[in-house]
Amino acid sequence: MHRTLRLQVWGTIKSKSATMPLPDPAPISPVSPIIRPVVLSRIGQLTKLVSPIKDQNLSILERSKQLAAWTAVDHHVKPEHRVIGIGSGSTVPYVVERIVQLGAEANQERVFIPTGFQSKELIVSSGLSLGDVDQFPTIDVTLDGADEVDHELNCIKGGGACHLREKVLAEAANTFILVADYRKNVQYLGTNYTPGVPIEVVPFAYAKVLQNLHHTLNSPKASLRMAVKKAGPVVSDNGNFIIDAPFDLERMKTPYIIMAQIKMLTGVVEVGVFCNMAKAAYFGNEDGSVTIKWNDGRVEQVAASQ
Ligand SMILES: O=C[C@H](O)[C@H](O)[C@H](O)COP(=O)(O)O
Repeated sequence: MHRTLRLQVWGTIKSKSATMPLPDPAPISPVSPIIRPVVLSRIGQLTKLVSPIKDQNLSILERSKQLAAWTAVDHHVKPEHRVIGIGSGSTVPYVVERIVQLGAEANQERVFIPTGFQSKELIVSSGLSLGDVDQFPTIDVTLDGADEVDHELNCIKGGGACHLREKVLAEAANTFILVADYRKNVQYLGTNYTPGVPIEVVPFAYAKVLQNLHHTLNSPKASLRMAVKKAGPVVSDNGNFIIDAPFDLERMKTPYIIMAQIKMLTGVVEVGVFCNMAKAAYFGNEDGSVTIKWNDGRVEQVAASQ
């Protein structure tokens, strides 16, 4: 019965999009049979879109995030794209702002996949259609922020504890694009972002993982991330704890090795080091330009989208 309902809704959507239909979603799992048709039924409707950015009186730092985000959207969100991943953090609202500026018609056949609570709220409050990666395990393009990006486009992510879902959406994407301000553009990871590598761990294993980080992986300052407006540790969107593990700069020059060593520790769910995933990273600069680092080593300086 659920299957029939989905096909009816889907048929409506497809009839409105003869040239470029949404890809078929993954088969329905028996776990959430009711939610999916409801979510899908919004796609294809012309909804009034609302920008998430209300105040355009931006500081230089905020403006640089905006320049990076707008330019990346203009370069990588193509008219034919139907499934778009939306990352987390303070730069991503400018991505959504630019997508909203494309207009209701350009977005009516699109579905947007969030990397966590914050981006889900962003998508819904902007009037865009919400989906999930278990419905759409192949994404056309994912745009996401970063805490730091090195010369080979390896990056640290997870300053906001979202890196598990972010990595899933980065892997699911045909194209993964980073957007950030000038402070994140570094030669080697750990240069400006000093709290360490964010590590999501299952709660009952955190003490054991910390012990291993201190003594086996030689990160003596690794610590449990504590909440600011709540007593106790930060809890991720997945109900897990976060450890921040700093490593010396020399070891951060081979981020893949650090990432693999941490991931091997039992109890670790995901490591906030992303290697060989991004196609390009966009950095807004203080002078109003944008630096683009590509995964083939090219570096471009371009005028920002206005
Ligand atoms: O967990 C959070 C994410 O990885 C963010 O994308 C990252 O922390 C960058 O955030 P922001 O754009 O606020 O610097």
